[in-house]
Amino acid sequence: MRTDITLDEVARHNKPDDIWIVVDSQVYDLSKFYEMHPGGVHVLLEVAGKDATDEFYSLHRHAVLDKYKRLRIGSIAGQTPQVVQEDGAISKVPYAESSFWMGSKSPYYNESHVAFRKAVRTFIDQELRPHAQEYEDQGGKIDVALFQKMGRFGLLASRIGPGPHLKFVPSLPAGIKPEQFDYFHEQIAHEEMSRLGSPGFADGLGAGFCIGLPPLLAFGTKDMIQNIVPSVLLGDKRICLAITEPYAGSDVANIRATAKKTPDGKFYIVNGVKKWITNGHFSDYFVTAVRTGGAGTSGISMLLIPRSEGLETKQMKTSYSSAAGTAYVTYDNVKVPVENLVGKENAGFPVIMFNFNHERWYIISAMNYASRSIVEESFKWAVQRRVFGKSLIEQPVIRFKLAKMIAEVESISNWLEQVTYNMTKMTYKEQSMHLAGPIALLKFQTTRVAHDVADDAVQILGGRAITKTGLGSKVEAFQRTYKYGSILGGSEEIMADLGVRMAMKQFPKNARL
Ligand code: HEM
Repeated sequence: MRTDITLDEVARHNKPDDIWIVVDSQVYDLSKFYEMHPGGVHVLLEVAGKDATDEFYSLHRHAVLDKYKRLRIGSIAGQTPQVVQEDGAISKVPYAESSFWMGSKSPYYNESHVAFRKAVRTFIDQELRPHAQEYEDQGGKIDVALFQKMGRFGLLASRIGPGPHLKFVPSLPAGIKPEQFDYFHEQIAHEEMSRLGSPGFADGLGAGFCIGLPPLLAFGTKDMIQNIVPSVLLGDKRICLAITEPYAGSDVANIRATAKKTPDGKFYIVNGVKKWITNGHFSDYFVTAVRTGGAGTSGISMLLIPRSEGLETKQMKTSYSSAAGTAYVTYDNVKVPVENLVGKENAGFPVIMFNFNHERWYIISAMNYASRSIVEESFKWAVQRRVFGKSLIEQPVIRFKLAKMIAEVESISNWLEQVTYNMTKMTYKEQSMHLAGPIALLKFQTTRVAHDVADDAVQILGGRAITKTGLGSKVEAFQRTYKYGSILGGSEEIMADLGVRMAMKQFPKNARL
């Protein structure tokens, strides 16, 4: 690769079939590429032989240069690239990271969290990001090799909290010891996955797992923990949680799928349907809520159902990528050994409730970092975009929008860290008692903020934000999918209501104005 190219030399390559351009000090030979250029031939001819850095960055994401690095032939003598995007790097764009990571003091984080985020981000940049856009656009089943890489790296195990399961994997990111691992590490793992900016692909890589495996860890039999849990944590097998039905979403108490015992008492025969089951289309195991008793909450049981005869999954066409494997699941006389009961018969409702706080907290962690990455996208664009003779950021109306986005996202981060801290100090049972209300309200607020962020970001990026490829692709994906967070794990309205109902339980009887 040459390092002695001069601008004069570049200037001589300025005709069709002989086009060199400079982008950020690097020289690209587009002679063979220009007829394939998605933006057309003419735009390239206009800048042939010139430094086209400004033109390039006003029309493309930096990632285009990585993808087409084969066109690079060298660099301008004495110049080095100014735009550097290193794998695993923490962003320097103000508010692109939560405050501790931007240099602020924090009582919550230590060196292990810093090393953990760095290791996870580097892994994601190197192993997952290169596949993200293709899966996001084209959908399809995610290669099991990616799950296995995540599993062996310890990233899957890191997404379901501290606990004995961490010992089932060879190591954790950055060599963190299982006994060092806390909910802040887990929060970071969720944040980093959502930062990918490819929501369907990111959810495909474990949203079902994050809610499907915890019930087995807490209520599963020894056999399940020894024989099934490790294969899922290592990424060899996939699991999902199957509760929601066409008839019952947030109204879990009214599920209709049934499990009837065979006369010999050895099996359950399961019949029914489940809908919107994330990762269901490619899962090997379905942790399924079924009705084994009468109406209401006291007639529900949880069963671990392997993909087997009578269980079928159909890919659902939702707003986001089919890479998430969102499925319609049908159970047609599926024979399940009674040993596959998770917890006790007719005591499935507490199993479902047990994990809801963790699920909601996980959604908050992921959703708010996704919102934050949209703040970063909007900020970068506002600074680099020139319109009416000045950059967008010089317009007060744009600064106001950014101010609102930043302030809202920062508030969520601070409340979230405070909740996470409390989680590190409480047992799971205490968390349910003391944190269910705050987590519900925080989830409600997080998805309201995501709504505002999506709205403002679309206005800042304009047409790019409604275009699936190119500069606005991340904002486009966000504005199309942020609503998932306001429905999954309990709708926004139910969260708000629960938060206030929980507060009412603490309301002093003698409080008066
Ligand atoms: C290394 C050099 C370049 C490569 C590899 C490249 C590649 C691409 C690619 C892959 C796209 C599709 C959209 C996207 O993914 O962002 C695109 C679009 C485009 N490119 Fe380039 N390009 C290069 C340089 C340039 C330059 C120097 C200009 C203009 C002066 C230009 C103008 C355009 C235009 C106008 C579009 C369409 C943008 C739109 O749809 O809004 N390209 N280019």
